Amino acid sequence: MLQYIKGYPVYGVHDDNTIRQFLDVASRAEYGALMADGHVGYVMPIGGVAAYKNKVSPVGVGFDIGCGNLAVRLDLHVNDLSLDPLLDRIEKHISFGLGQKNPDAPKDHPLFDSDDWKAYGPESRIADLRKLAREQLGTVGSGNHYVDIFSDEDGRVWIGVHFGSRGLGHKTATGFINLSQDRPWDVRAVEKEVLLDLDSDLGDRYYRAMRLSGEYAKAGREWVCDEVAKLAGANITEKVHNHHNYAWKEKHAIEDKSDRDSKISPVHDPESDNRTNGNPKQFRTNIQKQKYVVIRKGATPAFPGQQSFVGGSMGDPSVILEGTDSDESRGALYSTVHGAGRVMSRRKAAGKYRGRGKKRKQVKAGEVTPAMMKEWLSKKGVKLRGGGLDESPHVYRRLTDVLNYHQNTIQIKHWLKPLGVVMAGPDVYDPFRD
Ligand SMILES: Nc1nc2c(ncn2[C@@H]2O[C@H](COP(=O)(O)O)[C@@H](O)[C@H]2O)c(=O)[nH]1
Ligand SMILES: [Mn+2]
Repeated sequence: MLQYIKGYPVYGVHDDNTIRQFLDVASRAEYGALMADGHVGYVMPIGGVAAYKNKVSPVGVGFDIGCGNLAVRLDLHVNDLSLDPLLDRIEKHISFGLGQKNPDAPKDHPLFDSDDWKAYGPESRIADLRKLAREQLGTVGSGNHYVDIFSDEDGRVWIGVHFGSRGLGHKTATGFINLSQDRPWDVRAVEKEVLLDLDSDLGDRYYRAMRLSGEYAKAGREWVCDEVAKLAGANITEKVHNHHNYAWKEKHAIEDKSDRDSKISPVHDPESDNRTNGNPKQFRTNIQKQKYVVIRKGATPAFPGQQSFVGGSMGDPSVILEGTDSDESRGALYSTVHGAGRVMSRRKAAGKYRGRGKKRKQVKAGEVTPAMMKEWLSKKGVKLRGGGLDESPHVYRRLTDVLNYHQNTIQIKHWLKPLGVVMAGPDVYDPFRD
């Protein structure tokens, strides 16, 4: 279920590049863990969890600050749902990247008056940034950002949405990654880890801007769920929300790194590493909890009793899960997967294309064909609007397999069967997708 590499809990099976990336980040953190849906990311792998003392890594949080999931349950039974008209209305009313603006977005949301806007310096041209944020609030974007309609085991209808902080978060991440490397705010970022002390001016400003981007992402997800509930003519009776790209201030019991390192070989050899090295019980008993900044990039907080919505793929069930307490959960810093995890690159899945919009043409075939994707979805009875071959279920692990690795730290509250999925079309270009 779980192996320990250099004393760090590693769930699931990963390629060596992912493990190498994780150990590299963990070597500069106080502690780390890797979730079973992990894969290579910018500097810090997706599925990575890293704890720091009063420090934050902007590249660790990543470019889509506050990306996350919101699921809401409706007072609607699947027998009373008119799925096709609802999907048509969602596609028409919600912005999936085309134009990247939402004319109906609430311009007066309290987050636009937040003190955290002061975290942005004059170089960020705050007025333009706030204008962009206002225009984009509640836009879903492209890639694997979606609006799903599900039914649970009792036939109750749920809406699930996945997207992040859009242009605001992307510009925030780019700007602060640049400033941390003494580069201008708005040039293309170089993906390099710089740890910012939260007591420094830059660290404090980044943390506040990250928090604002997180609030913004959440407000967008809430707006979309509220609108879709209205389009379905139903009321929301339950909400489950979480970010999965974020830095939280939390308390954990972690043995001092130097004590832990003295018990563990300093050389990582993927072939012969002692993968049971560093049982968490060995270094987590009788330790006082201390404050940490915990970055989860493509990982979900799962404290005991905390619920999360985790997506599978357009053609697999998703879940509502809840964190449980155990030595293993403590060792994972109360974290779990954020999805099933990609196993095939977009290019490998969909092939190579030239041009944009209507001029977009496939010049090299990929491993997933339209027939393969159609067959999977029709077998599972899922209706799709938009979505490209690079989002076919074939490009993801199976969520049930991934969750199995975490079974000692979570329990599944609901299985959500996908009925309809709405995404941007394959030809939609979105500069803020990740
Ligand atoms: N419910 C759905 N889940 C999906 C869909 N497409 C992808 N996914 C899952 O979401 C995570 C998100 O990954 P991220 O790193 O981009 O945040 C991914 O691992 C998939 O398991 C979908 O259409 N519906
Ligand atoms: Mn995400």
